[in-house]
Amino acid sequence: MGHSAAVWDYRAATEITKDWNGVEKIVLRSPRGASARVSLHGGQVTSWRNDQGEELLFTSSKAIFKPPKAVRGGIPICFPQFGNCGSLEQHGFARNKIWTVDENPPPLSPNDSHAKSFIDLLLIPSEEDLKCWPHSFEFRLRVSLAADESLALISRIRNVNGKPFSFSFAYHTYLSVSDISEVRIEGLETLDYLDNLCQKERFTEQGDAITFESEVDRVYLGSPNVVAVLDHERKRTYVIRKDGLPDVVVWNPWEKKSKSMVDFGDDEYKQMLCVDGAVIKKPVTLKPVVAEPDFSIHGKWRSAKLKVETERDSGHIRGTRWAQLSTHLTVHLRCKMNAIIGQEQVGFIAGRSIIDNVLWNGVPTKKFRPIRSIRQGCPLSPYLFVLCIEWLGHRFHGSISAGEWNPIRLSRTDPNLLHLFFANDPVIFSQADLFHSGILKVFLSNFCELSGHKVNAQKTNVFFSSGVNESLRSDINIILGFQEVNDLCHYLEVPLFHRRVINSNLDFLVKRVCSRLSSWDAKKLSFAGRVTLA
Ligand SMILES: O=P(O)(O)OC[C@H]1O[C@@H](O)[C@H](O)[C@@H](O)[C@@H]1O
Repeated sequence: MGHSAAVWDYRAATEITKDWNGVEKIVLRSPRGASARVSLHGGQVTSWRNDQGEELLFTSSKAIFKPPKAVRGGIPICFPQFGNCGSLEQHGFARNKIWTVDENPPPLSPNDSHAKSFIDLLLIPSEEDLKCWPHSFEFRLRVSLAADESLALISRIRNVNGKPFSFSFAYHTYLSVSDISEVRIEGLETLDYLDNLCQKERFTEQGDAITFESEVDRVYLGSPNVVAVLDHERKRTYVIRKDGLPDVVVWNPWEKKSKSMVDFGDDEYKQMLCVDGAVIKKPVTLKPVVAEPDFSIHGKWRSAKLKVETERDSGHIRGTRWAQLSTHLTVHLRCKMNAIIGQEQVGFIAGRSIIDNVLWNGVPTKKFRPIRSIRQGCPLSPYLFVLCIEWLGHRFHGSISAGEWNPIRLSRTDPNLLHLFFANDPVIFSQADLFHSGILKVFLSNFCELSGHKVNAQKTNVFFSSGVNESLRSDINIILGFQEVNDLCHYLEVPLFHRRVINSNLDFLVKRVCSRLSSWDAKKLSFAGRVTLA
């Protein structure tokens, strides 16, 4: 039986033991039975189990657990070099070294410790490391497991050298999947990537979502901070949140390469997928600091399980085509955008406000200062918004057709209840579970990335129906980050009813119509008008 998060002793939930090589490993446990195992060998997370005891990370049955060889699976840390793009050994040396438990780590934000079992590790270079990479550093790693079974890794790197140094980095995350052919990644579509299988040549992702049918070894550049990996067969979604990690590595060795790796089973490529938050294209340059570390990167993994069976229907083809069409248009418009829209224009470049400079037939106009706010005053603004929000609608419809989203219905014969969109006032209906909340968050985040809009978290409310229990509500609120309300009040001035509607609820409408009618002069109406009115 699970324990309540409020009375759970998070300190006692962290246990240090030794593996069969005598290397210390730390087990973190959550109140509801999730666990994570971290080894001092490589500072590597080697296991992460959910509340049901299911393993979420892949480890090869042929993995070699003997330092200095890195273990094939879990989450190896690639530092200070990713891959072979430098003078060091592949993926740097951090994953091969023995780390220590950091007894006195500099404090992190209270959110990173509250209601979590965690461990702090430390890596300091040895004499031998300094010979091949002459930079003194302190690498602090916090691994934590929250009550909602999510796993978080925070890396803090400090330069204690006299000179600046540069490094690349990745959380090389081996996710366990049912069957690679049933998996898709969402959040990377339309991005540029470097293809390691084509001498790091740069391409643009054309697919609607990333699926797998052969070897893949890519570095996606400038990715959104939320990426989802959907495993259709297991009905499981991994939601990867990252911060300070602009790139995402996607790797599956497929059949031929698997056979060439001694620590990997010939068929094991079917059960794994690496999706790594990383900093590769533009390495981080770290100046020496005296007090606080100036580089910190966060990664958070959440696994949500879909509890409801999904169906595929004949709408699948149409949904997929719609999605492909919009992706295609986006990819092609993207390259033309800079020629059409000035860098100073708002709405398309995040964080900028419009002050001047519009391209007219490719030539910048004279500078001007708008006297009305562009969003509220510009007659074009609502149309642009409607075009953008259409994308979100298609995203939902496409995902129903693809069997990723299970819409709700009020009764068996009613149509799907998905969303109400009126200008900038959307209402979205969803099942109250972690899976749908994770997907919704990804959709909203993709929408913001593509359109340049932001969701105003303070003005966005979540309403739960009465059957949703407290703990699920709180998990969903953590995922969505919006506020829970007991009443959604009005939509376009019409009150929204949350319980069974009875006649008297609509009295206000009758009164309003009566009062309008009382001001009319019935005598002046034609016979046909009176009949219509009646
Ligand atoms: O065998 P290693 O060193 O653990 O690397 C495995 C793979 O790691 C991936 O991250 C790289 O993109 C691949 O190129 C590499 O083959």
